[in-house]
Amino acid sequence: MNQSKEQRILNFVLQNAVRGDPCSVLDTIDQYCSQKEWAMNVGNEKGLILDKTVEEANPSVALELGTYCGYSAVRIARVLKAGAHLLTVEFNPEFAAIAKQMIEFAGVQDKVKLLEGPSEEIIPQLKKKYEVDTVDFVFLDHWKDRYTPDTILLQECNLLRKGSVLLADNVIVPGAPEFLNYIRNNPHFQCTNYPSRLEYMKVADAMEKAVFLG
Ligand SMILES: CCc1ncnc2c1ncn2[C@@H]1O[C@H](/C=C/CNC(=O)c2cc(-c3ccc(F)cc3)cc(O)c2O)[C@@H](O)[C@H]1O
Ligand SMILES: [Mg+2]
Repeated sequence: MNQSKEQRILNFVLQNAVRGDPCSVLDTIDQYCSQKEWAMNVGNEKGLILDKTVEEANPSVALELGTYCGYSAVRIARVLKAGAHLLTVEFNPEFAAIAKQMIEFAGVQDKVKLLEGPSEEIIPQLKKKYEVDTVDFVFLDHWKDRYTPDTILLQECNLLRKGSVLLADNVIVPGAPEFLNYIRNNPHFQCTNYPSRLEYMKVADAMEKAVFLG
């Protein structure tokens, strides 16, 4: 059975990156995906926007929707303060298995909890099953038509507090028009757009930050 692209990315990291060094893992994934096979990691350019947004939010509890190979989970975990945690949600078992190995190789496994399942099932479990009070930061990078329903679900489950920061990838490519319309017209959110480029390509993309006002 020939390997998946995601398995090839993981193998390239295991063979070329430095174990326990998150930056080396990120650089190695970026090298592979810019030179050999494109993949939908947030990448190094939008990754800098992600870094700055996480550092500014300085979260104790961060949530990611759509782990994929674990690139942004490693990226977020490496800038979390001592004692802070990232919960990352992935419903594809093959991607979850790859991300788990990626996170462990990077040495950030103590800061990351990978929750396997669809976000609409996991989000309502966060308080009781995963002992979450509220989330301080959310990175939305899963199916683009899920951004709005999951943002609504987070509010319904009382998981956002005044000042919680949402950051959404790909609001230009592939695009999340209905999410932009929802969040920019919602008086409970203060939005900021961050123009950038699609990972590994000379194509325009952008990220949208939305701060919950309570
Ligand atoms: C059910 C809810 C739910 N619950 C739990 N996990 C879920 C989930 N829905 C999805 N997942 C997982 O998340 C990841 C999907 C991510 C989806 N991302 C893009 O589609 C995307 C595309 C481009 C692009 C593609 C082609 C182009 F030409 C240009 C751009 C660029 C980007 O940065 C992109 O993020 C996978 O691991 C899913 O298994
Ligand atoms: Mg993305």
